[in-house]
Amino acid sequence: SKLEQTEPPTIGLTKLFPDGNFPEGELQEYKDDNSYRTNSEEKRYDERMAMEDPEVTYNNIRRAAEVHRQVRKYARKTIRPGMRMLEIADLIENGVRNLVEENGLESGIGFPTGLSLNHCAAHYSPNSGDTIVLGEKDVLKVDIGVHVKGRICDSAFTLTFDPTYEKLLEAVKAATDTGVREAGIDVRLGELAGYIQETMESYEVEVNGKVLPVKPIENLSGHTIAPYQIHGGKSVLLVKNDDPTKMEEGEYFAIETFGSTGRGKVIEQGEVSHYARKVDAPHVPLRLTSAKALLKSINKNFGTLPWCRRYLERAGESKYLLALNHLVSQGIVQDYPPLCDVRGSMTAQFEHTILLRPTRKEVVSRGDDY
Ligand SMILES: COc1ccc(Cn2nnc3c2[C@](C)(O)CC[C@@H]3OC(=O)NC(C)C)cc1
Ligand SMILES: [Co+2]
Repeated sequence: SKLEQTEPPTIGLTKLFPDGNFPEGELQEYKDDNSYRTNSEEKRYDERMAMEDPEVTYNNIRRAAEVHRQVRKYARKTIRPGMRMLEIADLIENGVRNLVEENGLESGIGFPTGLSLNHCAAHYSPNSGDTIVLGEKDVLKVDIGVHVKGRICDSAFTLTFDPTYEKLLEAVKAATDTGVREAGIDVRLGELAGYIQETMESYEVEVNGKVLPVKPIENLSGHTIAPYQIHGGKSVLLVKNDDPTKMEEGEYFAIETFGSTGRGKVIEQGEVSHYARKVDAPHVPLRLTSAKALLKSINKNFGTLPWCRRYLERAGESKYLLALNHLVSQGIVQDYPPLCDVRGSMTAQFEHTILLRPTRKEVVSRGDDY
């Protein structure tokens, strides 16, 4: 008999997929004709075979994506107004840890569970002691990361419990799907941003009798994803620009768009929860013994993966704030404060991870929900 996932989800996916093959995501043809790619295709074939076998890598991120789909399915039906943000974070993180069969740096949570509310668009996750309760009228961005061998599946959706902002969510979902559809090998990032902006700005939302234009958030972006690095260096902005940088074969992209009824611009605001050790952290001699010990713990538990204060505590750290702030001031750890538009505005997010495979695009995080 076929083993079925429990509810809440607890069964590791290697048990549900005993043959070790995980389902492919949605396949999309590249828009341009592939003719000119055939000869260069041959050249690339040799390069490709020299690299790590892509099928192995694809299978790792497909396993992460299946974990993502099963956890978010349970989250979408369970998250309700009246729940504390800490409760929601635990619900999601317990699900991810169980299904991905968390194992050191081999597999686990890809980055802190984003639960940004209302005018805040990104980089908020509850710290211990957080008393915020989800409200009926809130607009909640759920950004979940799952990794297998450092291959991070980064996908996000927005939840509401009241119809007021339905058009905002529709605008952002459509803009993200435009971004996914228009992405491709040799597509220029500045051009892709223009397509995303065009879709986003074709929507408006009526709030209390007032018609508001949906604005793309100009200083947020999608990004390349590299092994154990959530931001691989390329950014897909959400407003047209003249960045000639091209998307390249073999790259993994988080295509995420953010819409807002406010200024369409976020600033850093509120208590920090998100951190990550810099990939190129300087080797500065640390005078503070507690900072030396904390850095050791960070390297052991997270490497260059993003983490949050709760994950430090779960790893056994306490009274770490002074040492942590020292690591930040020394440029070894980067802090990522919550990114918020103006109070009273509402923001929404939808995000998929796509693989630019040699002959087709794979929307690896696609599900029947979004
Ligand atoms: C420390 O934990 C994290 C978790 C995820 C990310 C991934 N990311 N990298 N940049 C961004 C993101 C988010 C979280 O997707 C939200 C949008 C944000 O865009 C942005 O700032 N763009 C400017 C460079 C123009 C980064 C750190
Ligand atoms: Co994300």
